[in-house]
Amino acid sequence: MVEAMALTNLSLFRPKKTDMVYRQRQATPLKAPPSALSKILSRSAETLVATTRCGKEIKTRKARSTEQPGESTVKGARSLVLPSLGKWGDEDSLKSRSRNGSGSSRAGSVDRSTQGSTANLNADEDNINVVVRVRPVNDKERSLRERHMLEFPGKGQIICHGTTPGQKPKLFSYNVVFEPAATQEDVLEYSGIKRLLEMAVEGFSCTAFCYGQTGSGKTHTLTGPPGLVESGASPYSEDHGLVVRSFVYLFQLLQDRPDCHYILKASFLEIYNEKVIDLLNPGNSRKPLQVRWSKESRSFYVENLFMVDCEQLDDLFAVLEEGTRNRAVGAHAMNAHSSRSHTVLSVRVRGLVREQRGVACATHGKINFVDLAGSEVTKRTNSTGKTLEEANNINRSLMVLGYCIAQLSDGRKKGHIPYRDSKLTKLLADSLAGNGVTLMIACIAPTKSNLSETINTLRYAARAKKIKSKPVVKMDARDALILSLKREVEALQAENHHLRAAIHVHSDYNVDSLSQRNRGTPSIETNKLYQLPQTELVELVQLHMAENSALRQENTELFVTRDQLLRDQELLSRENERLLKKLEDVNSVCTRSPIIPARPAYSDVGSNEANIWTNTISSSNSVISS
Ligand SMILES: Nc1ncnc2c1ncn2[C@@H]1O[C@H](COP(=O)(O)OP(=O)(O)OP(=O)(O)O)[C@@H](O)[C@H]1O
Repeated sequence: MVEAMALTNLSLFRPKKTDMVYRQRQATPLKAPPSALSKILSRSAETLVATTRCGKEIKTRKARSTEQPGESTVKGARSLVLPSLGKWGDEDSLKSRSRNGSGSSRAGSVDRSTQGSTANLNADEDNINVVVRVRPVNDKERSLRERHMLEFPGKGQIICHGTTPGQKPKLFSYNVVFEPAATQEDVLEYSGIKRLLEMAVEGFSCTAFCYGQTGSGKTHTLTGPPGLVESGASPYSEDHGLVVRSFVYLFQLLQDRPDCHYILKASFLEIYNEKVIDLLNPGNSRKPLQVRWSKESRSFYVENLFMVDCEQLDDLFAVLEEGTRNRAVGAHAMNAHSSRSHTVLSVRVRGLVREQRGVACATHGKINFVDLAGSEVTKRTNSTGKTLEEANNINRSLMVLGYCIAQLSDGRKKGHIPYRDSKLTKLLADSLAGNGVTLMIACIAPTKSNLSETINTLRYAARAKKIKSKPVVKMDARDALILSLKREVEALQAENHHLRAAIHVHSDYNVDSLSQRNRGTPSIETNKLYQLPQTELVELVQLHMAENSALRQENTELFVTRDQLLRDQELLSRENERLLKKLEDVNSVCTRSPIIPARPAYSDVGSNEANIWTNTISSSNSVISS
């Protein structure tokens, strides 16, 4: 069973015949050269110039404002036609072999029937998606015969058993729990990362971050076992973590949209001892970069961060490889390859053409992979000197992150969130409570010696699950303006149609000015928007605005007409009632008369001829004559 799973997992990395990137990859040696990044930079003079130009462009842009000046946000999913996205793998638990002890359990499988959704894209607010990954028992713990303290009852739940007999077990629930036998492929499939990548392509700002104590498997989950990425291992290796797998999936997504043009740029930084270091361009002195606040986008950004154009999948791998090689790693008693810094690998996805209601737009999506350094109990890690200083900085920034999460998750408190207290929280602010979409992967160890840290992590994760964010799509200001005007035109047109139908006004009303006006506004062809000169764009916006105000005017007139008609209708029905009352009186006089015995049949409920008075005199003639 496990073998079969492994083979299925491999299929993700198997080259497809139609996949150009894969074919190119096949043609190049699988082992990357020592510095793969330098390979990108020197691939051709043209690329070098483009990359350099791009680097400068970013610097000047950032001096003026923030990451994407002139960007505008368009309210989340309602405003955009999103692809049919997968749902969060809600309430799923990956069953491990150890769970029921029967060798035939579904190791690394998922019960698809229970896959549900907690996150509704059509809602204004989304909760942060929180999944938990439990690492397997390691050699040291095995040799010490440490007790396994966790139980997995399914439905995204974890039970932590107490260390003493009388202690009550603690129950936690999350969106998904990956038990120790879950594979890297399972994490890609069921963590919700695919949804994040799809949203990044759509223009959302997305973040996946791993949190947990030191040695709990954060780096393993994101990039695989120590040394794998730096060794230039084949991208088809089944050990690769979420980052490489996400890159592959991202390229698949982009290739599935040949009508759109995308530009990818990647950056990689670390926060080491409260200093931001560019991992793609650290320099000999590892000069720290400044984190600044942008008034325009109302978010923090890193000034002069190096960006690399990534035209191919290989370029993304190279960025990962180069950054991983430059990041600070150290050894301590609990992890021989412990990350001594928090890292943020960002891939910006700029969509140059995408059609929204006949308008071509540019979107600015982003996916961040954040590998947090692990929280440390320095007594257990035996940290001293440099490692101790690192541990203190790591713990301090994680503590600030904890405060922020606690404040954000408490819906009643609307007070100050201390983002500014650490570089980490400044850079994660937008992901935690802004307009982004966030996936938190809480990593834990299953054994007794780690129990108190495990419970801390699970509490942290449970709190994070309560945080709500409001995802919005980032796009160019002019595109957003045109799109919103278009949308307004459509809404007004719909209102106009409705009003016309309600008051039975047909094409003769105002010489059907609506359709004439529509003809006045040119429909914008895909691809053309970017080629339009500024003056034509201004003209286009003015046309839309004119159409909007004309529609508004027409709608106001229609509303007035409708109100007048409603008033007339009211008067008529009152008159009607008065007449009916009169008829009732006449009828009662007539029924009292011995000459006319029958009752008139007006207001005959259920009759198709309701409110039509029928003179019964003729029908009672026979009675009279008799
Ligand atoms: N799910 C897993 N399957 C197999 N091995 C794992 C798993 N998770 C972690 N490991 C192994 O455990 C060791 C520690 O993991 P890792 O370095 O990823 O921890 P970490 O949480 O990133 O620690 P730190 O915060 O100190 O950097 C590594 O050798 C890693 O390969």
